[in-house]
Amino acid sequence: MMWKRIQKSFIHVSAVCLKKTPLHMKGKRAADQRWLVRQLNDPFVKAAHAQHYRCRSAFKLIEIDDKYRLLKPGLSVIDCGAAPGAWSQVAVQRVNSTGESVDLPKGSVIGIDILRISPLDGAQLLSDHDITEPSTHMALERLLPEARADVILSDMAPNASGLRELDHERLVTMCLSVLDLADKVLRPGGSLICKYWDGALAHKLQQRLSSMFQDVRTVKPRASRKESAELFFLARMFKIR
Ligand SMILES: C[S@@+](CC[C@H](N)C(=O)[O-])C[C@H]1O[C@@H](n2cnc3c(N)ncnc32)[C@H](O)[C@@H]1O
Repeated sequence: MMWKRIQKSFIHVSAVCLKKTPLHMKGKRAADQRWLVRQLNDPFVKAAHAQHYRCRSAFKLIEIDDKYRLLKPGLSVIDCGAAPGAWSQVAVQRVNSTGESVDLPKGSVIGIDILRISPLDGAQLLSDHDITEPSTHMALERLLPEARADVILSDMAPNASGLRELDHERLVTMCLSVLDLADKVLRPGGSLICKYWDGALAHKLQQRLSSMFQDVRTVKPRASRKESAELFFLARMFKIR
């Protein structure tokens, strides 16, 4: 009921704004309004709001993890590109599960982002850290229990330039930094989820993953919009190297 009221008033306000906007601004205003209407009608946005997740992307990780069961109590997780923190929320819930058994081990979650991440109970956060910097890898190693991680997550994305190939290449470069990190800290048998935007270099990324992991596949959860080039590599069973 409340949600419907918020929806109606947003649509009303943005429609009024659009009428009063000068012609040269209307393209951007119209795009902003389309985005707003899409957000308001998106079931994952509503579910995120209802379940107190910081954003709808939580449901991408939930769907992948419900199927492949990577996040187990007691595991140690790194979440790259963690802001605003929805994936870290899911990771904390799953590695620190407080289910039926009180004896379940407690895990650890470290979120890192180039932006500021608001504090999150149960997670250690490295705000203002760039994953492509070696100093970030060293800071992560210092925070990890025994300097080892069981799962590495990356939902990172650069600021989109609008040039599809350029954005693809920039994201692949960031993914390669995540793989360098995995080489340093991932435990044999560990797993990795890594977002990429499809494009010419995707097969290179896949080749490198296949040299590191026994099982590599591409997944596209339902919460990932169909029209988006976004895909995820899911890599399991990190090889002993
Ligand atoms: C799609 S958002 C991640 C959303 C997050 N998974 C969640 O559920 O809240 C992508 C994030 O990648 C971060 N990012 C982009 N470049 C980065 C870099 N070089 N190092 C670390 N984080 C980066 C952005 O700041 C942004 O917060």
